[in-house]
Amino acid sequence: MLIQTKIMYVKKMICKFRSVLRVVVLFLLFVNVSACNLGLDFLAEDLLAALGPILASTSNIFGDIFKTHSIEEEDGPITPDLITECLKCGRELARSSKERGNKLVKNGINLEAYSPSLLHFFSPSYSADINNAVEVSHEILSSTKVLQTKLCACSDVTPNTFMAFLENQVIKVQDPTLGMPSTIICGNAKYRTTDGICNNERHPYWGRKGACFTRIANPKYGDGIYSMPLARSGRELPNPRTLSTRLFTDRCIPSRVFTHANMQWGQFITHDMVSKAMEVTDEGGIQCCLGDGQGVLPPEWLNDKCIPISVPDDDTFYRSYGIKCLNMVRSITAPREDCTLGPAEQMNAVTSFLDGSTIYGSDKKTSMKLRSKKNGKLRQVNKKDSCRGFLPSVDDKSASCDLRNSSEPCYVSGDLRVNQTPTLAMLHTLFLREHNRIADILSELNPLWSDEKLYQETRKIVIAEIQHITYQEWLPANLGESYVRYYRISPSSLYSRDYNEDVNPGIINSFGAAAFRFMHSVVPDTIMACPSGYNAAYLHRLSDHYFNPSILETSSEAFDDVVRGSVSHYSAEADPFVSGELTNLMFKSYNRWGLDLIATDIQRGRDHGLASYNDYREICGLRKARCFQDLAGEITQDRINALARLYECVDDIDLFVGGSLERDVQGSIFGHTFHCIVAEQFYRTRIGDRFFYDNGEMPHSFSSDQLKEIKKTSLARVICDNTDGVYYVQKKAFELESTYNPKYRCDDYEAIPYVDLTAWKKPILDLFD
Ligand code: HEM
Ligand SMILES: [Ca+2]
Repeated sequence: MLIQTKIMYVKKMICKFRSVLRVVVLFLLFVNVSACNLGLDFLAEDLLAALGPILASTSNIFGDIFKTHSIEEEDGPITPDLITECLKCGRELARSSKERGNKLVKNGINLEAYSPSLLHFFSPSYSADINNAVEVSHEILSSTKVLQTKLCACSDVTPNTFMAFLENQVIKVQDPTLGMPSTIICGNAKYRTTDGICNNERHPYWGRKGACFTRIANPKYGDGIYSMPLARSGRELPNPRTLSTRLFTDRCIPSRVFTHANMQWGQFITHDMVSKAMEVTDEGGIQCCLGDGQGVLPPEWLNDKCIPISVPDDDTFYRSYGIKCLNMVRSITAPREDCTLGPAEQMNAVTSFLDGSTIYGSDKKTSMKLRSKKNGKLRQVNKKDSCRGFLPSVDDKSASCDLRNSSEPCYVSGDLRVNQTPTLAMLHTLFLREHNRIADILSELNPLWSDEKLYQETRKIVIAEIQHITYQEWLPANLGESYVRYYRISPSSLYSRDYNEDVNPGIINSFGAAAFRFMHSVVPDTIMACPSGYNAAYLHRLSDHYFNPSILETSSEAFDDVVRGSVSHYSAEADPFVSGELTNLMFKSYNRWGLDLIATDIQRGRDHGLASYNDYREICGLRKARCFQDLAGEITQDRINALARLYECVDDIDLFVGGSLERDVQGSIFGHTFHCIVAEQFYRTRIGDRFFYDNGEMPHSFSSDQLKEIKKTSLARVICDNTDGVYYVQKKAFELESTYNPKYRCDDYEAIPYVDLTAWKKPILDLFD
């Protein structure tokens, strides 16, 4: 039956591809690059702009291919020979650009240790499979650019019509180094894979680590392929730092509803679902600014992946430190699944499923390193003065953290960003403990289970808890209960039966690079520690604790103090005010200044070629604005005036900027456009995940007794079960304590229900299933 379905599927695919206008499959294996022989003189300007200054010095190495290749009318503009030549040349251009980047670093253009710019990279080196995919995507982009330039010069294709023209072609670069078999047979596995492959049996690569982000609007690059977008007039878009200071003023208005933990959970699940990574050289991070940021590097020293943010001379903050440039580097790109030529698509470096990848990793190698290989448990570090485990230490602390001395902790977990703030590391630690607590109970219930069986069963329960807390507790609080029900984001009955294998669970580019980043506004400027009894509060400035989680371990009570603080302290209001801790001081380390997260968000949206705010209004069912005043339904007059002063045209408004300025939808922290994108993403993340925890009637489904237990969990319960001295928590830990949401004792199992794992006790024979 299964085989028949697969044969049907293959037949369907063959038909589909036959109907495509033209199929040119080219294998780049063993291409002799020295044969690349392009006369680039006539296209130098355009191509140089897109591919960087490297060509200024190397274009003369290419010969005369374009001149020798005449276009035969009857062949149509694209002939196999032309494609071969473009691909060869694209490969050579990509290679030269890479070599130049490496040379620049060798010549001393590299980032200083402990600089905000280096910390921003998290880990400036990637695994071989990611590096290979990035290289192939560079070849694809350069080849697409060469083809565009050639066609525009020799036929009636214009830069504007090129993309539409290309959509009707299937021109592939099939590179064996990608190592991804084009067909893959997924077994009927009981557990999810670590890298997300085979979650969807018909589209095995959907949602995997290393996939491209998906799009709900066509990309808008300056040249249609990869260059940074421009205003409609052809001029530069407004400076991202200016937009940040003028529109996202430095203020932290305390939320009257949400706790710090609400913000922290948002970042925790972000890191489970999304991770863009930045381009690097073989030697590490890329420097784009002179010295400490005194200006942008001159073109001859600038890596072509640089997109530095200039700081205006009158900047009220950076002026005092002489900072005129903030380092910023393009996100890595990935080949499309079918390796076709076309515009740039960015890569997601983690599994897009909400599958606990922050705890377990998004690849087998990482996940194996994190396991203790005994009784299904994860590695943990035990301390003399605490009964509970802590995350293990990373191999190279100095490369991952900003420590004052080497005895301070710096953790390793499933996600590289774990040390970014102490409260993020706190959530990682709570779930490490939750995993090991559950593994202990399961091994007592089923003493004959192997390490592997215990690990997989425990992981399945922990992932289910993370999904339940997100969909039943966090999303209704942040998106509004009624919306969550209306959009079928949250399942209501015991089992869901709406898994849909046609829904791609990948991350929508505009979700990761714009909409969900709106929650940067809810980050408060302080972290709180509360001693037992909640009768005092110690505040730590966020900017003093980036990449240094040591406040979790300064005493035997320190961890619990930060946990208590996270459910007592407020998060900031969701509004266009953003704390200077993020907009002036992000990752400041020992410096007096740091990076600007909001300017980064705006520049990142452009880097990813996101369509404009106005385009997304239309996609999300609003009227497309023809003038600034048409925004009045969603944006207040003073903000419209500010936008009109900064942007030349209403169509130029960046998605992140316009979406952040909208009034919130009633019951939601987001405005209409971001609400629509965020709701769409969480719908896809649930409906497109075969292993979503409450999917019924699947071979891997929980029994109804088990699922009833899972559905009792809450963040409050996870806190109670995994701390030594937190005795009271409010039932809704994402909301501040109030008369409607009082604190309860952790041993009040009526108020804060307990997940009873006896439903996992199995007859001995089940050992072999
Ligand atoms: C202290 C708190 C936070 C800090 C310091 C922080 C910092 C950052 C940084 C440095 C980036 C990468 C910027 C870039 O290069 O493009 C980023 C990306 C992002 N942040 Fe945050 N963030 C925080 C909290 C949050 C929260 C609460 C949310 C959402 C609920 C969030 C959502 C995102 C998203 C969706 C991305 C894109 C992820 C990616 O593609 O890699 N962040 N954040
Ligand atoms: Ca994931």
